[in-house]
Parts: sequence; structure tokens; C-alpha cells
Amino acid sequence: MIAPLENLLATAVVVSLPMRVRFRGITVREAVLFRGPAGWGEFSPFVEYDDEEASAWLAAGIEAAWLGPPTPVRAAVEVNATVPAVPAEEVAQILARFPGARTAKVKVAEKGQRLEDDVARVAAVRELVEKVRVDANGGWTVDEAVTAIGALGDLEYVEQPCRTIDELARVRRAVATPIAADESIRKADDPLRVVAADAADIAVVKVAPLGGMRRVLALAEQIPLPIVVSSALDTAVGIGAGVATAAALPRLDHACGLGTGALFVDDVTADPFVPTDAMLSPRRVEVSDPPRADPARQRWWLDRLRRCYALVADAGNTPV
Ligand SMILES: O=C(O)CCC(=O)C1=CC=C[C@@H](O)[C@@H]1C(=O)O
Ligand SMILES: [Mg+2]
Repeated sequence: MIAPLENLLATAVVVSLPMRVRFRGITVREAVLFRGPAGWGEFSPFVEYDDEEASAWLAAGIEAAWLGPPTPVRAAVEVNATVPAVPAEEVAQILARFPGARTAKVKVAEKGQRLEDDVARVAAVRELVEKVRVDANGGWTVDEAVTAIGALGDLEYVEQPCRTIDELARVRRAVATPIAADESIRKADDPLRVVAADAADIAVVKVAPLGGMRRVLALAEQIPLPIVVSSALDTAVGIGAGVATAAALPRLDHACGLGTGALFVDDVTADPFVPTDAMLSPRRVEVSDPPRADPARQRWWLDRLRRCYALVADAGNTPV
């Protein structure tokens, strides 16, 4: 059984959210939101993803709208500040959007920048937030990673320093700083290979690319590593699914990357997720008067939704 396509399309809203600052090359975040019996769901694979990769995001949206959240085991989850690859002078302005954050994740290894830029940005963050982690999005070679980690000072962990699992394992053997895997889990045919290869100390998981809240909880059960639930730069609807998942994990030792709503100028609800003392609590999100995409982009997204729906339905392992 799968939620009928007509029901998805009948409530679908294509939104377009301007960002305060460029993040992973994006200045406007687009998404389709739809409503089911359990609430709102989000479909927002990044535009360059092919339909197969994008269809996991649709399964996640359908799960949210038709099944709703899993049962929480905690009332609130800590979130980190997220600092894009901005010049060091702009760090304070970004961190002002994350009042009370005790952990910051800083983007590093951005194309076109140098290690000095990363060192300066991380130093500027460290002056304002006590615990710092960095995310290289696979941008370093093994040697570059070892050099950079030596230059960046004390870090909670380094997320995806290199592209491959083998490279992650080599960096992990060469440095004392913990290594976190992100793309090596969410883009892998086998998310458990990271564990078999001893390539990471921490697993970063994202609800939409991994196909939903329950799939993330099932995966977390199989991964014997501390878990960090992170956003996929989702609207408040997707953030709601991330917070619900983090709140349902049996164990949660690290701040989660679910504060990215602060990077948007506007969100899709009158009541977006705004951390109190760096904590977010799971709750239902009601979409109200979201900024809409223009008609051409609406058509593009609804066509994509239809194609991905066919893939989800064919795969036969739908959440609903
Ligand atoms: O983890 C965070 O603090 C925020 C989320 C985040 O960094 C990301 C969200 C979406 C796309 C990714 O490039 C990026 C990541 O790589 O973790
Ligand atoms: Mg990452």
C-alpha cells in the first residue's frame, strides 16, 4: 500500500525559501510540502540529484504525512549552530542567529578557498562557541586532511574529511581527532560498510536521504556508533521529522545539526523551530502561507514528484 498520488498532489505546495547566506552553493531552497492524515510531509531532494536518489526523500515525506512521528524517549534535543564557509569576519553575524549554542559545526574545504581561510573561520567560531566540529564534505585528500586537522586545533570531530570510506579509515588511523561519516552513510549502497571498515567514530544521519524516520531508527540500531541527526537543509516540516527522530533514539550523546532553519530568511510556518537554550522539542508543524515558487518551478517539482512516486511505488518497500 502506498499513499495515493492524487492525495499528495491535491495538497502539494511548492515553496521557495531565500537563504540568509549561501550554503552548499544554494541561495534559495525549494521544496514540495503535502499533507496527509498524520500531518505535513516534505519532498526536497537537492536539484542535482537523480530520481533514484530523490525517491528516498519522497518515501520520507510520505512517512511523515501518513504515519507521523515515532514515539519519543526524550522531551528535547540539543542542536548545534551551523556556520557556512564564510569569511572569518562574518562569523559573529552568523552565530548571532544561534543564540545559546554550545556546539558549532563549521564548513571547511570549500572549493576556491585555502586552509588559512578555514583556520581563520574556525578560530573566529572558537572565540564565541566552546565546542567546534568541522565538515569538509569530502573535500580533502588524506594528506590534506591530516595537515588541516593538525592546523585547526581542538575539534569535537571532523565530518567526512575525504570522499571514500577507505580514505576516511586512513585519516582515522593517522589522527587522534574523532572522524564522523556523513556522505559515506547517506550516499552508500551499504551504510554499514563504514562500520566494517573501521572508518568512523560517529555516524551522521539525515532523515530524508535515508528514506524516513523509522529507517533511520532501524539503521541506528545496526550502527554501533554514536549518532548525530542532521538536517538536509529542510524546511520546518523536514526539521520536525529530524527532531522527532533524534527524540526517539535510545541514545543521543552529541548536539544534532537541526538548527538550519536559522539560515532561512523565512520558513513555511508561523511557528518555525527556534531553539531555546540550544534545545528543540518534537512537535507538529502546521504550514501557513509559505513563500511559493514561481509557476515554472512548481511544474518542475511536481513532475519530479510524479516520477519519484512511480519509483517508490515500484520498489514496493514503501513506508505506508
Ligand atoms: O549538520 C548541520 O549542522 C547542518 C546540516 C548540514 O550541514 C548539511 C545539510 C545539507 C546538506 C549538506 O551539505 C550539509 C552536510 O553535509 O552535513
Ligand atoms: Mg555533512
